[in-house]
Amino acid sequence: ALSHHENWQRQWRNPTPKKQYDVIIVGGGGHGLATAYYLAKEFGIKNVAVIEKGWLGGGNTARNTTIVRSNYLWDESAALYEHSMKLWEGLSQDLNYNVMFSQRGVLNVGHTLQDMRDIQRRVNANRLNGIDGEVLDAKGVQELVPIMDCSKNARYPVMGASWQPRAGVARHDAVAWGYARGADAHGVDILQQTEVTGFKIRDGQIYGVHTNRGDIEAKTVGCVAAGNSSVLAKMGGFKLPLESHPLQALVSEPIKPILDTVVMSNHVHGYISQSDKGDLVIGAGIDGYNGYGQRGSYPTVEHTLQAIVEMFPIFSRVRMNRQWGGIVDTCPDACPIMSKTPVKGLYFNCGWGTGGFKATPGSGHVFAASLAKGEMHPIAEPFSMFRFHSGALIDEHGAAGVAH
Ligand SMILES: Cc1cc2nc3c(=O)[nH]c(=O)nc-3n(C[C@H](O)[C@H](O)[C@H](O)COP(=O)(O)OP(=O)(O)OC[C@H]3O[C@@H](n4cnc5c(N)ncnc54)[C@H](O)[C@@H]3O)c2cc1C
Ligand SMILES: CSCC(=O)[O-]
Repeated sequence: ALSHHENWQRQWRNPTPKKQYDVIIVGGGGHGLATAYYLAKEFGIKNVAVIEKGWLGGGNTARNTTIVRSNYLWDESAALYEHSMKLWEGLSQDLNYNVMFSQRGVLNVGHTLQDMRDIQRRVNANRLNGIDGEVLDAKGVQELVPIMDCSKNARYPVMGASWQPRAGVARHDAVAWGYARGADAHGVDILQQTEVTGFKIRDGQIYGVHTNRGDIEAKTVGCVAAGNSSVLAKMGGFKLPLESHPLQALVSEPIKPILDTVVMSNHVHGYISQSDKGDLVIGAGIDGYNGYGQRGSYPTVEHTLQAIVEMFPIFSRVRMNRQWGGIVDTCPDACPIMSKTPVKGLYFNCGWGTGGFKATPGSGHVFAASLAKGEMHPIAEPFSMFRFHSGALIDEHGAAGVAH
């Protein structure tokens, strides 16, 4: 057997599936890998399999624009995203893997009086929840981002912004790789190129899954499959209020460092940061139709670039390098689902839509605690799938950012 040190040196094994595990995690994205890591490391449940139909981290975790923040409006969301933010702040040390978390701040820009009233309300709510936040006027935004057009003659003049200094960006691949290596070192089996094709359910209790590599048994199954969650729910015999949409992003050719924070504008409808490689990382809204396409389309790219050039005329000559899409699973209230289901032992963690990368550590930690205990963690409880029966929705469309 490898020593603990040797364990940490290698990446991860490619084991043959066992016949039985204590817990199966369906979905080897950031949230699934984080769940497995915390199950093994913090809750002592090591006989765990992560089943991933493609390659680990290849879904939305590989395709997002890496913004990390916790400035959501409602107390329930603040608890969830701030729990995550606190884990981000020690994650590289915990994983012994540099996830390149850069707390360069995030600006959510306001262009109308209503925008500014909403911003004031959200920042006040943040501060009441112990989350950092300031309300800036146009001058304050200009000082932070000298290249942004904050003049009065812009089509949508900047009136101000919310500013969260502890927010920022992280290297998405490194998050998946760090959690995968950590989970593997703690004994978790990561089964790539292995697709769950059905659930084994008897008398309302799950006892395993069917896969393209044979059946695997477990009495606790956590589904963390993002845009494919509706497909899995159907296998379990129930429906989730999810819509899967393509969400697109694009990056420019690398340029000299010119933007050292994150700028998001719901109104003008675009957001931008600059990666450590120098690419401008740009995104906007979901494609209006339901779909499972993971590719770009020119109308969305054109609309997004119009928005970016409206805010940053200086970028009008920069060439774009790559565009892509992911499949985002959006909920009616722009909040996630972390929940038991009508099938005993079957749990879902999904609905993160356009904004779940920032929650990766917190989601994994809270979902692992729920699977370990067999009861939803207090931070997860408000995000039950049954809130759509009771009407206790938590509407975060205002804070969910540009994409919703
Ligand atoms: C273009 C884009 C930009 C975004 N920008 C941001 C951002 O800036 N900030 C932010 O916070 N969020 C952002 N998001 C959202 C964020 O990426 C997601 O919410 C988050 O990454 C979801 O993580 P996950 O692990 O749940 O999903 P994924 O990483 O998609 O993992 C789910 C995995 O499940 C696997 N799977 C599915 N079905 C099966 C099956 N039957 N059997 C086995 N495996 C299966 C898939 O292959 C996939 O690897 C963005 C998303 C996109 C697409
Ligand atoms: C894709 S929008 C990014 C976010 O939610 O901060």
